[in-house]
Amino acid sequence: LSFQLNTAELRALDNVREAFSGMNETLDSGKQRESFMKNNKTPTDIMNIMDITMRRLVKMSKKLPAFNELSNEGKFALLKGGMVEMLTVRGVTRYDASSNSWKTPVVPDQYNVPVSMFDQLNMDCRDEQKHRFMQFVSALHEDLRKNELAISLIMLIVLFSHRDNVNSPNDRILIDKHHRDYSALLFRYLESLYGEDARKFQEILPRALELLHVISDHSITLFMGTVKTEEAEPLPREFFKTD
Ligand SMILES: C[C@H](CCC[C@H](C)C(=O)O)[C@H]1CC[C@H]2[C@@H]3CC=C4C=C(O)CC[C@]4(C)[C@H]3CC[C@]12C
Repeated sequence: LSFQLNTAELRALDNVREAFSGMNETLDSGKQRESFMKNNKTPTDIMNIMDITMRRLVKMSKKLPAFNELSNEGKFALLKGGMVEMLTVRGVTRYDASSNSWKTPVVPDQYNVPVSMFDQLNMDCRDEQKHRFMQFVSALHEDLRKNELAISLIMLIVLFSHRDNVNSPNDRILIDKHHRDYSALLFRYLESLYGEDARKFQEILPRALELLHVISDHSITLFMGTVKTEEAEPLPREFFKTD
């Protein structure tokens, strides 16, 4: 039984790689770079750093043929519903256990973001959220965490899982279809790498995505009362209330 990918699957994977190709571009200028270079990053700095990832995820979605089939209302609803989940998945891939920080090719290593930044956030939920994030890191199997293409497919499965916020019947049909297609493509890709062993991912992924949903649902007030609103970028403030 060959697990070899067929040409349609290989082309679909190339489309995914292409859509995500801008995620790791180095950051050259602007306010965000300053936020990265500060030794003691404040919650406002974290917001301006998240702005970079969020903007790149929006740009990624616009490069996806599947996403562009949707109405503008449908596109907005998916990004609204899936942004924090995709951000969190990004956080797992950038998480460096030895330094307990997020490292990124976007800036030189010394400008990493310490996970201890959670300790400056809203005391009502910062400890639970930090704990949930660490749980999610271990819930995503090493083989998945270290595989950029698998992570990209997981982000797309997450993005196309928010059809409940969408009203148009045509959008809902398309979203369900792409959710099924990206899920199938991920498992075919994993089969092409691990053969029969890929079955283990069929069990662990749904549980990890359930935890991801809980993280996202509890993130909204995490930065509440800790950010200088006028100094923070507007996009992250659409997902994390600041006052
Ligand atoms: C991945 C990112 C660092 C690298 C940023 C860089 C532009 C890149 O994308 O490579 C870190 C910085 C702040 C982190 C969030 C902070 C609070 C969070 C609060 C939660 O509840 C979940 C996780 C998040 C969203 C963190 C995800 C990873 C982020 C975006």
